[in-house]
Amino acid sequence: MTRVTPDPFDQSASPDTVAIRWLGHAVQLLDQRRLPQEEHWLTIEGAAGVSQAIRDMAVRGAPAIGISAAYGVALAARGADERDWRTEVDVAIAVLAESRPTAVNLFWALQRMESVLRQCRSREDAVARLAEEAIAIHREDLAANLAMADLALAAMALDKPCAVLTHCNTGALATGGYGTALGVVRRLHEQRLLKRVYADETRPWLQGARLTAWELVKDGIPVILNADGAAGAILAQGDVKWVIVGADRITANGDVANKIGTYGLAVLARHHKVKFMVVAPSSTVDMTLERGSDIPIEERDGREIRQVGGIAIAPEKVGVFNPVFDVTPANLIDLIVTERGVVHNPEVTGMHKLLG
Ligand SMILES: CSC[C@@H](O)[C@@H](O)C(=O)COP(=O)(O)O
Repeated sequence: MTRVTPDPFDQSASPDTVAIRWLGHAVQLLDQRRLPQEEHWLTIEGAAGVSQAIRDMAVRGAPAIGISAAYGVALAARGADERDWRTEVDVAIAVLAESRPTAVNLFWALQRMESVLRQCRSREDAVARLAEEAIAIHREDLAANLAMADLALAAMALDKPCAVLTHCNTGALATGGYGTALGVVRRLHEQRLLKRVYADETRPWLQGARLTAWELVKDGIPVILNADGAAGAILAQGDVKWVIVGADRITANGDVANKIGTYGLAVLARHHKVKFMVVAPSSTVDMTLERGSDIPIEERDGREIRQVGGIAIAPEKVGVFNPVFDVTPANLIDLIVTERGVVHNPEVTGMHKLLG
């Protein structure tokens, strides 16, 4: 039952497998705030609009943020003045860099765009070359996801189907297509090696409930949605053999920033002797930072905790702590999979052996 992976550049592809579309004069983003109730596409024609969409989480997930920002830079060139185009694109890059702080894919993509910008001789040249680069970033991310799924399955070396547990949303919605951790889940399903995937609902923004469950149900992949607090009880049952998550930033020593709750899950996995795998493209690895404590962790508005869907579930005046990522130390991770290869026990070598 091998499933053909849709091309995200094929406009006729079904929307469940595509979350970012490049139209040439605009980028279209499937508005993730409105899922699963509504499949609503935003059409954005400028960098400021892309920055706002990232900030407001209309698009989210580390690779998808980087890809969208790259298209934002391309749009800035299109909309720029003939004389001041270089300054205008520089300003757009600075605005995009302020959108969210933790996922390094944003800064990685902007750096790539900036180095192409430096080589451009005219606005016309910049319009063409920046669009080409953004498309390349998008395509490379999809290719990386497919390669990581192959590498992960080889490393898991399963001889029979198993159950896995995942956190947040790391699927087609969070990436250039297919997914990182969820790409591995998809590939397990394609190879008939998946019994079921437990999806943490992922409080407070509910990426697991609203997005992961939506993607998997659409694709007919057996998914069980659970409250985050149920993860320990699920691992205690002994059915789950792997916890598989994505990442927003991986430091040189192999520490991993990912959606809040990931660290607790890694502690639970170690306690229950369940393997813990992180799947992320090399664009998520930040070799300039030595350890996880160096990573800037985003804190978002307290309303995300006090309310669900705009309805108050806590006193309006209660104090709230809302960090949206945490850091899992390398010593709790069994495997980090990138498209460039696999790091076993990252505590021992960090990311140095793979990415130098
Ligand atoms: C392939 S996505 C990996 C991570 O970006 C994902 O797990 C995550 O933490 C997303 O956070 P979000 O706040 O939804 O952008």
